[in-house]
Amino acid sequence: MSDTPTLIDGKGFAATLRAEVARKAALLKQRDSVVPGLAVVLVGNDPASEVYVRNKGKMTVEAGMNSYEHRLPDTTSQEELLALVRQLNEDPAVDGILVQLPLPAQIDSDAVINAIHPDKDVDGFHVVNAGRLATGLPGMVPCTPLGCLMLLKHYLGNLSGLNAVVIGRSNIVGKPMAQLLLRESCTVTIAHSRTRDLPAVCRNADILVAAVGRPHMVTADWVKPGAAVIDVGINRIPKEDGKTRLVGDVDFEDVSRVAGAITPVPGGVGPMTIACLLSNTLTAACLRRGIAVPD
Ligand SMILES: Nc1nc(=O)c2c([nH]1)NC[C@@H]1CN(c3ccc(C(=O)N[C@@H](CCC(=O)O)C(=O)O)cc3)C=[N+]21
Repeated sequence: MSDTPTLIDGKGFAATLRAEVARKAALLKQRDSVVPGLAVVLVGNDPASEVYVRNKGKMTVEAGMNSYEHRLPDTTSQEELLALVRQLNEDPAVDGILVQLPLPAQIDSDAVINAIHPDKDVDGFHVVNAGRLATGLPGMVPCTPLGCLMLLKHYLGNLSGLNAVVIGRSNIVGKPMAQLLLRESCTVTIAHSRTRDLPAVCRNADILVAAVGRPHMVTADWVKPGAAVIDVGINRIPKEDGKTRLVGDVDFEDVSRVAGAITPVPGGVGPMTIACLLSNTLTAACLRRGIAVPD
């Protein structure tokens, strides 16, 4: 394809979704006197994580919900973090709990994630929520894959029967993304570092989702003409002037020559992740009380 692809505007779509969450939060307050609360826990002071946590807090408040930030030093022990998670599990004002990853080396992330009450697990990382997703039960769905799916459905409509290739097999993006695409009746392939002839596998994809964390890995020769390409990568690479630049796993300029639709970085999947987090928090607040999500 020689004409320019559709630019998938994650930033704009996310703003619409956040406005929708804000509207529903207002209805919930009016109807049930409920204000959903999101607790975000940050261990250590990684500058990138600081930015995300601040953004999440700001957008939570803008959506008319309560934000509770907990900052712990990078020397925090696993037991101390587990104690905070248990306290948040018990706190009736807290509907959603997010423990920012990655955690310092002395802490077992799985143990912490699985200590969160599954119904407050707005990241959808708890093994119970992973199991619910895999078996078709309702539950909390991980924000990044959920955001990707919303973009795909918005731009492509029905996904049934399409070939989807997900590059990356993490529990937080690759596997849940594959489950969601399967639920939409795609034919799903999960590719990874051991996949043989990865470019050939990718060229089969009507939908290509890159979630590996390798800057500019996906090039035009990996992409079927007209395919929808979703770039989950958030890679900070150094610039000549000493600052950093944010790039995806997809070589945007190159792939734009062949793709039918493509997400940019920044302004693609990242903003959708936060919007879905707010949406999950609203859903958690309603489900926990056995009340309907306002429409
Ligand atoms: N428990 C947990 N849940 C997470 O969801 C989680 C996490 N830990 N740890 C870190 C990653 C990363 N993440 C992003 C969210 C938004 C943007 C985002 O909005 N990015 C903007 C740009 C922001 C910038 O300029 O740095 C964009 O792509 O346009 C990026 C990355 C959530 N994460």
